Amino acid sequence: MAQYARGAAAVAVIRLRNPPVNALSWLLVTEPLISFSLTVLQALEDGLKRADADPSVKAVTICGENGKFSAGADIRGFSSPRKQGLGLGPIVSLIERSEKPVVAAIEGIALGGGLEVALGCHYRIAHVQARMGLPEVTIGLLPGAQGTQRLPRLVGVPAALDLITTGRHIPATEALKLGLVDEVVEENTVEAAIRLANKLIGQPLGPRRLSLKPVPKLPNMEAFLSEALAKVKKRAQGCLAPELCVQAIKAATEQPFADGVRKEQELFNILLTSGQAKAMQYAFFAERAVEKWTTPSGASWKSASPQPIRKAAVIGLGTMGRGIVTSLVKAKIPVVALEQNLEYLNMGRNAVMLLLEREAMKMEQGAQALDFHNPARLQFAVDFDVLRDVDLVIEAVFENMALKKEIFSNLSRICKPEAFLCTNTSALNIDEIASVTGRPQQVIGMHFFSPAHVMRLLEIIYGRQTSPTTIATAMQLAKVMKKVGVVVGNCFGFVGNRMMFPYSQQAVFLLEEGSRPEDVDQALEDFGLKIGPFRMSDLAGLDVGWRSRKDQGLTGPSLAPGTPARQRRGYRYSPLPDLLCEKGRFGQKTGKGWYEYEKAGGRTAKPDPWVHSFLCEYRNAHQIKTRFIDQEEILERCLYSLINEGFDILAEGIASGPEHLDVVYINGYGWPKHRGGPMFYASTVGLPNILAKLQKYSEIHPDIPQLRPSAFLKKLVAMGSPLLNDWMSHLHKQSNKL
Ligand SMILES: CC(C)(COP(=O)(O)OP(=O)(O)OC[C@H]1O[C@@H](n2cnc3c(N)ncnc32)[C@H](O)[C@@H]1OP(=O)(O)O)[C@@H](O)C(=O)NCCC(=O)NCCSC(=O)CC(=O)CCCCCCCCCCCCC(=O)O
Ligand SMILES: NC(=O)C1=CN([C@@H]2O[C@H](COP(=O)(O)OP(=O)(O)OC[C@H]3O[C@@H](n4cnc5c(N)ncnc54)[C@H](O)[C@@H]3O)[C@@H](O)[C@H]2O)C=CC1
Repeated sequence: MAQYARGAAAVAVIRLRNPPVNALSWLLVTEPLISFSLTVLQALEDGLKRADADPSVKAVTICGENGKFSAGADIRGFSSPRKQGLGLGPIVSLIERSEKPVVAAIEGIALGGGLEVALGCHYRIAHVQARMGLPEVTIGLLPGAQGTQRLPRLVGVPAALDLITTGRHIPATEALKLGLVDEVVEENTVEAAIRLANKLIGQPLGPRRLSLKPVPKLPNMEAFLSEALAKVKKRAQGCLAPELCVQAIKAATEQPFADGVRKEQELFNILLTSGQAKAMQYAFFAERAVEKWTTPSGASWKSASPQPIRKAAVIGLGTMGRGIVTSLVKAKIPVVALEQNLEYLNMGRNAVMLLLEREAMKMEQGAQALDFHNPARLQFAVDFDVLRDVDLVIEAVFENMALKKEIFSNLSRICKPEAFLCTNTSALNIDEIASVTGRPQQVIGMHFFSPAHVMRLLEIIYGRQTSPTTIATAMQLAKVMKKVGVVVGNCFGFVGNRMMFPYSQQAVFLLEEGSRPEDVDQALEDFGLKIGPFRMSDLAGLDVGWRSRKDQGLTGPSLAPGTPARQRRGYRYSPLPDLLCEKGRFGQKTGKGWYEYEKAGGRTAKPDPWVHSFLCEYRNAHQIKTRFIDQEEILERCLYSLINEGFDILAEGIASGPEHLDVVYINGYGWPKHRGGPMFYASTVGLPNILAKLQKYSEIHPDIPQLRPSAFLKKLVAMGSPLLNDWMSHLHKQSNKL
């Protein structure tokens, strides 16, 4: 609701109140101390009307409870049935039309509909620590309460386009430079706003009503907007909202305010009913849901307390270690970085310094804020003795069990007893690594994604003996590093890489059957994935998987003589990636892989005629009949096999819900957020459809076990395909149809 009070003699104060973020709910909010329920919007409207009707009130201040203006519309409300009556746009108009000056006192956050309310006010004062933005685009919408029409009138088209199409939050100081706020204060913002409101009494308000102002002209507006549209579409990869945001702003430049508002509503409704908004709002809540972790043994975020990490260490400064060090320094945690010898240490140090210099350049106070030249903040060493006083170690050495065990055994001996020992392994067994330490309860997997200082995902893998405190500490550290921690169980490849395996495997099988790498990549990139499997493999390096397959005895000298080329352990196997590696084609690093590049280390993938003829020869040699494979089959085989593995992961209790898998895929594997993650996507395709397709492909390819439908998927279908939220409650229920 909103509380109405008198701030000073002639100023009414309307305080938005709906904890925790003062969302502008059109759902009923029940106040514990009063006997009726009121929506926040209704209460805001009532407050405005009351101020208007009271002749002793000469001005109004709008603020939010608990130091937060408002996080905007209540996102949960978008998926609930439409309530007739109040909308936010008409209330913003009501504020603007007021004959009494209205001042917004912005503390904490003014986001989305919250900022639109402030844009309706005649003046805006912000606290220096406040943040503002129109993040609707990130939840598949556009600012639908006249924000696309008012903001360009206030800050001009280029700034409005930037804010509305990226959804970024800006600090008060930037808002002041843009003219979004009139004043930034360090003192009590509400008191400052009341003082200003008092001064404004009797002054003309016409020039302060944004709907009456023209949009500032640009000499080349049309060309500017078409260029912006092209850029935004390219970046959006199939997500509709950014494009419609541009269209709404374009309407502001071409039409009178009222017509622009009608266009905004029309575009908003398209987005609201597009399905993409639902997926993106699911993703918003999924990210918050995974913070509330639980494990099958009953440990949970509620009862476990994280330990403070005052100093950390990273071992191994290769591809991953250097990014991890950078993330810790950015999080202002003092770090010790270790390598195996001075030569590697110098290489690692140079790489880390380069990354930090680049990060500092992006920051307002730059290098000064990070202070990474200070040895108390960042120290490099080769001697493990420096680890005696650290609170947590992250190991990022080669993916080799024997080496990791040697390191953990040393760590267990050298580090103080309460220190946490973490491994960045991408697939190895956490319990086996923990077994060589005297403190398995303090051993945990912290699986970063490359590049580690950029990617938001952090898979946090608990072993059999990992304590709840260790999990809580790793989760807290993820948060401090501004990463999304997802707690998962211990199995080969954990969640992300385990689901990736059948997907990549299908991609290669499709090449055997007739596709080209660029066909498969294109289909998946058109679906919205940031990068297709072959471009990804070239980027990561084909040698990484090759080494792992050799370690598993699937290829290389340990393969038993006489093993059929396309079969391992009785199932289908494709030696194609191994054959490429044998020819030295490791991807971008060697200038050749599934594609060819301009040079070793080049980035531009070009379809390679050599690969095409190599594939033809391979098919001929193995008497595989080439056929045309359409986009539909490429998508179904790659994506449904990945989803199928996801159902097995859920059934085994490796992840505690489908939203965990979805958060992993959106934040670590470039899955398009507007499709909500693989498990959400499965729920939109319909579980019976996924099951039917898997059954079909599995009948055609009985030698590929990954296409055999998961028992859990079958069970859910037999139970009538419950909603995604209910899947886990059916895990242990008996189905009489099975
Ligand atoms: C605000 C944050 C920056 C805070 O971050 P942090 O401190 O890290 O805390 P969190 O864990 O993220 O959040 C805490 C807690 O709050 C929940 N929450 C946060 N924001 C919202 C929200 N906007 N709505 C609901 N709940 C919210 C969050 O889930 C947490 O709770 P938990 O999940 O239980 O743990 C950060 O949270 C953030 O960035 N929030 C999102 C901000 C945002 O995206 N705002 C934009 C909202 S959309 C909007 O404003 C749209 C508009 O422009 C107005 C549209 C006008 C509508 C016109 C037509 C509508 C037609 C459809 C309906 C018809 C009904 C009618 O007729 O009226
Ligand atoms: N490269 C990637 O994309 C990802 C890798 N990982 C995992 O991260 C770990 C590291 O991988 P990368 O960084 O790619 O490897 P890398 O080969 O780039 O770097 C490993 C580093 O460890 C150092 N090292 C080896 N033995 C050491 C010792 N005894 N003491 C100190 N340092 C030592 C090496 O000198 C080297 O610099 C592996 O477990 C890998 O599986 C996890 C996620 C992604």
